[in-house]
Amino acid sequence: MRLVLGSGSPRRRELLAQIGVVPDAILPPDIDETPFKSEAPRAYAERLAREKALAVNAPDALILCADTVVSVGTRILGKPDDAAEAVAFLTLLSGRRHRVMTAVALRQGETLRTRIVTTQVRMKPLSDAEISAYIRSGEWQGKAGGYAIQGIGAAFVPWISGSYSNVVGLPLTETANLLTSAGYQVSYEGVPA
Ligand SMILES: Cc1cn([C@H]2C[C@H](O)[C@@H](COP(=O)(O)OP(=O)(O)OP(=O)(O)O)O2)c(=O)[nH]c1=O
Repeated sequence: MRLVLGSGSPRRRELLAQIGVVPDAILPPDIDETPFKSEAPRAYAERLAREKALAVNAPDALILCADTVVSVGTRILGKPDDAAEAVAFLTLLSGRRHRVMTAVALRQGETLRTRIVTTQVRMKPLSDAEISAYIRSGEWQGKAGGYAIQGIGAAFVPWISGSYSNVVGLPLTETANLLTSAGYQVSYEGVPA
């Protein structure tokens, strides 16, 4: 069965490759990511993953899409628009626990299966100097919450509870289960030991 990854995120492609899943095509969806007024983070992530899956045009293929959000209380932190917003996000996350939620959607024609995985993450208290240096690195760009746990951001995260790959952008256990349940064979072939 043909698999289309509906994502422009290099992280998602790399995470899939880690378990030997190589999509036949990559078709990044283009959707409006504005949250509805008082939309809960979980509902928002799930809606976006669904909308992405519906926006990809690949008849007869399995379409895999995902959306990752950071949430603090009821607040949703998506990808920062600019450096000032990234500073605001990091200031908010500093010294606190937050949740990272990734919704995964797998579409097969009319059938849409979704899973949502939540990971708790604690960030150490960040000084203004650390925040400025991080902003200068540029790593915040295109990352929900304005940081990347797989990059320099790892230096800021002393503790997580739950799936690591979920924080990076695709929970691999649940994604592999979804693919398998749709009849796609995850064989780990070609994965270097
Ligand atoms: C919290 C966190 C997020 N991220 C990334 C994963 C996602 O790429 C991004 C959240 O944005 P998304 O909107 O989920 O995805 P995207 O715009 O990058 O790609 P697409 O919609 O085409 O699939 O944040 C990290 O890479 N590391 C982290 O630690």
